[in-house]
Amino acid sequence: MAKLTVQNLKNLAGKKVLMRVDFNVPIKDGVIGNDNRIVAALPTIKHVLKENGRAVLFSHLGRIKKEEDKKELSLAPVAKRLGELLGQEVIFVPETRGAKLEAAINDLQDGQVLMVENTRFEDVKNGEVVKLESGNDPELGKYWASLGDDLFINDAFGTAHRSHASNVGIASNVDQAAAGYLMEKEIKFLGDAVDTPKRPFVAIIGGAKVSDKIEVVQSLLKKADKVIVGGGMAYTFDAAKGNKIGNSLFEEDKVQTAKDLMAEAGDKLVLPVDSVAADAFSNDAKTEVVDAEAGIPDGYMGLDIGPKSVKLFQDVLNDAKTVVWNGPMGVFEMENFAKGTLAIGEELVKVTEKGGTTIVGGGDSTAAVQALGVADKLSHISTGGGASLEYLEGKELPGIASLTNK
Ligand SMILES: Nc1ncnc2c1ncn2[C@@H]1O[C@H](COP(=O)(O)OP(=O)(O)OP(=O)(O)O)[C@@H](O)[C@H]1O
Ligand SMILES: O=C(O)[C@H](O)COP(=O)(O)O
Repeated sequence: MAKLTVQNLKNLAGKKVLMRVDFNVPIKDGVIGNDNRIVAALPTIKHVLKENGRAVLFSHLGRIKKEEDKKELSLAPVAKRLGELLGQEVIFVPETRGAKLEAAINDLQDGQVLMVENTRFEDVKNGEVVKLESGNDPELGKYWASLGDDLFINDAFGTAHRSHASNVGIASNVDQAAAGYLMEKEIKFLGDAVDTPKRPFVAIIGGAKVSDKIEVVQSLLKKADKVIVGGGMAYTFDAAKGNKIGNSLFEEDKVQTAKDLMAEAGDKLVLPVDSVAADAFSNDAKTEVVDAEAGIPDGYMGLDIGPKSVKLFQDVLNDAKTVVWNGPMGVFEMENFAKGTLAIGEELVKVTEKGGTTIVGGGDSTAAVQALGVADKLSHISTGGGASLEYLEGKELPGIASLTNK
């Protein structure tokens, strides 16, 4: 990577090292649903502590749109969890600026960790939406940068597609802005996959959001040998073919794009040939397996790929050497519609066992491979949802671009 990295930062005694992490974890009533993103940042934090630095951590949590959101979205439980994982105290300061925060940072000793309150608290002031953090307010970035000793480490790959004061803003106001280990690892896996993949390279795009992902399909068609589209995404393509899709997920304004893509891609684009259709969005619904060409009956919706599609996709994946996967093949949260996603997950395990590289990105896709017990048998589980998609699209991510060139 042509950017400064954390390996370049040694002997940090006496230095206040500002760090951006992505601790935007699922949280409800103060209970963390999944701490993957905290665990993933540990190597970089430990590096700073081992080099005797004083770590000052910044992260956002959720989206703050009104004053009351702040009650639910304090980083206090996250700081506590980080302390447990590190096996040492994490000093939590429930402020994003001011004398109390400054004093706590100045009192830090070598090898200590401090966590600042949710950076997006700066998005709402006295009930007014001001977006100082998520709008990358220049004064805020400068202020946060002034709290450290001109050293910044950005390990928040999941936030790299956002231009915030706490990533781009701080980076632009310090001498040295380096990528952390997680950032480096994510860029290595995703970058190698799209830029120098071992072939055949197969991309799988599923999930629910056609409008978010159709450009990713478009861009991957230029790079991959095959692009499989499954999940709720597929029905807009089916509709574009003129197949009946019943009440399945559908984005009418993307039909023309889907038509154009199919015409351009030919057999590079692989679509499901059958579905498990249900008469309600429920695990107890009445189900039927129907061929795509026969169409989904009125009153039914496609909630999983069918057995013929599973076989078709397995054949495509059989000799793959690189696979990138974003978005489940069906409503995997309901047991009766999880089979397609599980079958693809198991196929990816085989690809990995044969020496191939398999990468999964996206919040729900990650949850799916974890729930199905295959996550640790794949090459890389990305901590980025939107960030990994934008990376695959070939977009420049501001969080990465703002780091210091080597
Ligand atoms: N056929 C379908 N009909 C309705 N919903 C579906 C269907 N197939 C999958 N889904 C739903 O799609 C959701 C996941 O889609 P999504 O596009 O958000 O993927 P993701 O992995 O979270 O990616 P990202 O984090 O990038 O948004 C799941 O909740 C799943 O139930
Ligand atoms: O979870 C994510 O994708 C990142 O933390 C970014 O969060 P955001 O979509 O709220 O900007």
